[in-house]
Amino acid sequence: MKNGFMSGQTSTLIHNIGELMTQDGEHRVLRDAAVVIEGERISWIGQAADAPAADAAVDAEGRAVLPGWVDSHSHLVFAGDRTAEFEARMAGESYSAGGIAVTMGATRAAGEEELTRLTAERVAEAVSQGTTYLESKTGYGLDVENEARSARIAAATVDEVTYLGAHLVPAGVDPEEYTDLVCGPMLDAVLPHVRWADVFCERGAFTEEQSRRVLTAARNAGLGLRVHGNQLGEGPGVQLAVEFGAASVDHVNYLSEADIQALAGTWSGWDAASGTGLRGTVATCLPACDLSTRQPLAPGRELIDAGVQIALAANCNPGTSYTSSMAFCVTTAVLQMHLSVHEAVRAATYGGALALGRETGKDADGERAVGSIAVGHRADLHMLKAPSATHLAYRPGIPMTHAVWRAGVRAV
Ligand SMILES: N=CN[C@@H](CCC(=O)O)C(=O)O
Ligand SMILES: [Zn+2]
Repeated sequence: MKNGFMSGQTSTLIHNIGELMTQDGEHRVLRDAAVVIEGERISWIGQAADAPAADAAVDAEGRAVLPGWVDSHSHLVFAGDRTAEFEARMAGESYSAGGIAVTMGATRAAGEEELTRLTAERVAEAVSQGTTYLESKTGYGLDVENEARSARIAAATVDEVTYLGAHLVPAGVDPEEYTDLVCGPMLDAVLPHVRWADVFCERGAFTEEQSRRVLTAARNAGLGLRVHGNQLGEGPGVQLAVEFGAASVDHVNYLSEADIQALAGTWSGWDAASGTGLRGTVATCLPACDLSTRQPLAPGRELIDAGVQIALAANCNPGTSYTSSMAFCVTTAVLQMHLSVHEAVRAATYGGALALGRETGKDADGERAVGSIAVGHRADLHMLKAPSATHLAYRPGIPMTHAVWRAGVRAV
């Protein structure tokens, strides 16, 4: 045995870390730190001076290391773009759900190989910027065959797949009949490929009653639930998410005091300090989307202060947020949503993991925790071109990714 490790897997020591922001149960931020990766898991963290020997070593040269970003909300399976719609919006038009139909047309027209390539390219773009765990929704197929195809492609390219047949009622289809389809044959067709279901509960998309039917059918099929809610105005999305015990409600731009209190209530059995207890409904804020649609930024500060666990996600999609930059979201959360750097990084790592039910694991194959740096967790690490995470906000717009490990494998 040439090092301190027993498993026979190759180990890598990353040492001389200027700032190690663990986002672990103790919320530790270590200076002069080191991490050891063994296979796909983290096997040791601590002060660099105490580090054990390993098969290989990487000198961080004083750079900061964070957990890889966990992007818990994206729509990556699509073809075409919506530049014209974006330009019109910048000229004063407001966003409406109807633009989804343009992407539906382009997506249906694309071949399977092309759609797979486009999706994989978007995943690669995200990873190159430090994202190591990624969710994607379906939602641009909107018939049985094309939703099943999108779910299949997503399952082959991302970590978590969400069924979003309830994204828009296609033109010429009766809304109630379409909702029946979403709750029946379409759900059956995607089921082998997905872990989650979502519904766009908003004016111009799905009503409260239709959303309720979709969530009930998905829950009965054994799927975890998520909701797009309160994006374009106050509405029933948040309350529905709470009522159904959804893992996350996303967008949350227009919240009443009752909405915030309802979300906070879901976390009353949760010990935020240790990250144990009963999980509630995460409020997922999407600041890049808010800016691109000229909506008010989600009230992340107020949500945290009320005791709600929040996540930050990029919401990469061609309509409202054509970026996979989690760093941009963190920067915006600090500069404009008044989160501290630690809170913003936490929401973009641990918060995303919480929104996907992956913040804990059994330290076994396929069941490793993501979103924080602790022994036994998946070795998803993001080394910055800077000595501290503060530089993400201090130097806005500057590419900050120096190196990335995804499940122990060097990706950048
Ligand atoms: N709001 C609903 N769905 C997407 C946008 C879809 C689109 O416009 O293509 C979102 O999360 O922002
Ligand atoms: Zn979305």
